[in-house]
Amino acid sequence: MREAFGKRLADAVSTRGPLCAGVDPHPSLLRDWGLATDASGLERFALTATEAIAEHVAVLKPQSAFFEAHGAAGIAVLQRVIGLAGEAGALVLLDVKRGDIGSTMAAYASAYLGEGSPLAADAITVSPYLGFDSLEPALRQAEATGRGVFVLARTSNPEGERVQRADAGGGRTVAQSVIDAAALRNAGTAPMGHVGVVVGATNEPGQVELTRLNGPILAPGFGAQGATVRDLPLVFGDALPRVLPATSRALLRHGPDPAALRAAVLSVTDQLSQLLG
Ligand SMILES: O=C(O)c1cc(=O)[nH]c(=O)n1[C@@H]1O[C@H](COP(=O)(O)O)[C@@H](O)[C@H]1O
Repeated sequence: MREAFGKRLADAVSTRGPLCAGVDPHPSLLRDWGLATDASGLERFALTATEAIAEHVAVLKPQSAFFEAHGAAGIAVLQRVIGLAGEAGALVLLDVKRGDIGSTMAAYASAYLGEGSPLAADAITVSPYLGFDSLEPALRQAEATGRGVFVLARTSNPEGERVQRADAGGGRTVAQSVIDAAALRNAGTAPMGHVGVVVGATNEPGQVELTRLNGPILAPGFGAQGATVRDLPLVFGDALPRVLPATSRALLRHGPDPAALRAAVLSVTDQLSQLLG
């Protein structure tokens, strides 16, 4: 039985730093790398990126959509990425952003967090907009198998503002109510719980209160979407030690040379370690 996700993540971050490297095989990146935009190009791209990057980061985040676009062949590549990244010692956060009624959520939980499932990762992204409680099967399955979930709270895209900053009652925004529900699940765990949240690094400071979360914070939006390493302390304040800054295109555009990919990862890791002291 593997250790709890919070412990595994804390250990990985303490040895490798907090960077979460995204593997997002955009067709435009495949073209930039001189590859065909078909399943063979996807395979070369995703395996090259994973082999170059995974051994240097705490978390590797493949974005499922770009694999799904190639049907069964793409899913087979995703499965290999999950396996290779695990062998390289990275935790795999599969970005699938699932969310459904509880009975269907249980099937997603088996697919992505179930022991022995071909696509099981260390954690997945989930969407709480069918109600936080509809995520229960995934939260339970993750806890039972030493895995984690990252719940969308205040996302990095400008379109998220209207729904996520809406008043959820009691003076809280919808985003804050998601964070508070995650905090309840993580209460009493050490070094932290298995329910993370997603808060984009592109957000203005002060929109959400994260100090009671006791869980990891995935912070995409840094790199191609405009946020910088310097923004992280402003946006996350005291919660910074729990932040996993995530970036995809800004790293991947350094390929296809594995040495250049590695150098890009190590340079960001270095900037983050200077920031975190
Ligand atoms: O859950 C995510 O990872 C995510 C949440 C969010 O709020 N914003 C966001 O950009 N993402 C994902 O993070 C990645 C960002 O990619 P880059 O903009 O290329 O760094 C993509 O895979 C997005 O789907």
